[in-house]
Amino acid sequence: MIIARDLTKTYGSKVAVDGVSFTVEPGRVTGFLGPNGAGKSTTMRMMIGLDRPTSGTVTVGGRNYADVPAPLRSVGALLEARALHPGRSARNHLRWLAASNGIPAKRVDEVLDLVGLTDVADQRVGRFSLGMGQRLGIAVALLGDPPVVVLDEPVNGLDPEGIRWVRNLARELAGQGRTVLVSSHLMSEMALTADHLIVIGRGRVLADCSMAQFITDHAASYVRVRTPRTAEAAELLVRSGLDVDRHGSGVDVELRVQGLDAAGIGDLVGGAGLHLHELTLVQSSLEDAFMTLTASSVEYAAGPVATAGAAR
Ligand SMILES: Nc1ncnc2c1ncn2[C@@H]1O[C@H](COP(=O)(O)OP(=O)(O)OP(=O)(O)O)[C@@H](O)[C@H]1O
Repeated sequence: MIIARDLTKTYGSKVAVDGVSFTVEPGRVTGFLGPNGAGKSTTMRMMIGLDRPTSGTVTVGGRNYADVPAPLRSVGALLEARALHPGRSARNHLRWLAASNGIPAKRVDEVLDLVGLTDVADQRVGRFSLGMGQRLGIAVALLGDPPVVVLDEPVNGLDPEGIRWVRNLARELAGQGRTVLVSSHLMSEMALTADHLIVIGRGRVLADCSMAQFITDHAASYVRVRTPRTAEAAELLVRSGLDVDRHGSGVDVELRVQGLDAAGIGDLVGGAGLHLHELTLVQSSLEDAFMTLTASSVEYAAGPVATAGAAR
């Protein structure tokens, strides 16, 4: 597992990571989320010894990365584009890494196959597309068959098939009992991939909980009620102590009701003899929950987009 304790990194006066503590457990995919500049990459870099903490510690499998005898066999990482020798082939790049880490050469062909690069293994990596480079980076991460895998934006540059492949791979690695930490900006993808979430904003941990808990805590849900007798239904529901918001107008009018489940609301409205045309539980997405939680910790927020209608 990965354990961070009071981990802090400053660059001059900039506090990139501000006393974060968390544990990344084996056997599940942990999503690492945060707005741009939140400190995700810096934290991941410290995990694998590419940056030194200003204070605090982060250990992988109980050791500091610097003390790990065979790093590629202990933790595999895909971080921002690695320094690849552009003239070297993918196969030779992996062979060189395998030899310098005491990994048998046959593992090179296994990982090439695993990431789908066998057919281009002898091409120079300088000619690789972004997606092929990502696949090669993942091959490097898996070369030492490590128990801990850290992937920073692994789906960056991948097409839909590649994105699905990374999702399945991450889940398979976790299913084998490995510790898997994945960062991504693609919330819809993260919702399908991660079991657990660590969310950071401005260098601090904002949430550390299961995906389901995160959505329950931070995503709004309401029951959409449509009835031809909107005003009467609204009055009845308010009288029953529920929160009721009216949205839209004319035939598109709906009530958004909070405070009772759909069945209870249906019983109330139907019991009063009012016809129901719709009764739907609307749950907001991981993206909505993430935006709600991190709204105040966005470093580079854009203003609202001016539209022609806004001036009217
Ligand atoms: N080498 C560096 N020197 C100075 N500041 C840095 C350095 N590396 C990161 N930072 C700053 O530290 C903060 C955290 O950056 P980091 O790259 O870890 O964030 P991130 O969450 O990975 O962001 P993104 O989602 O944009 O990749 C940012 O404000 C960034 O500008």
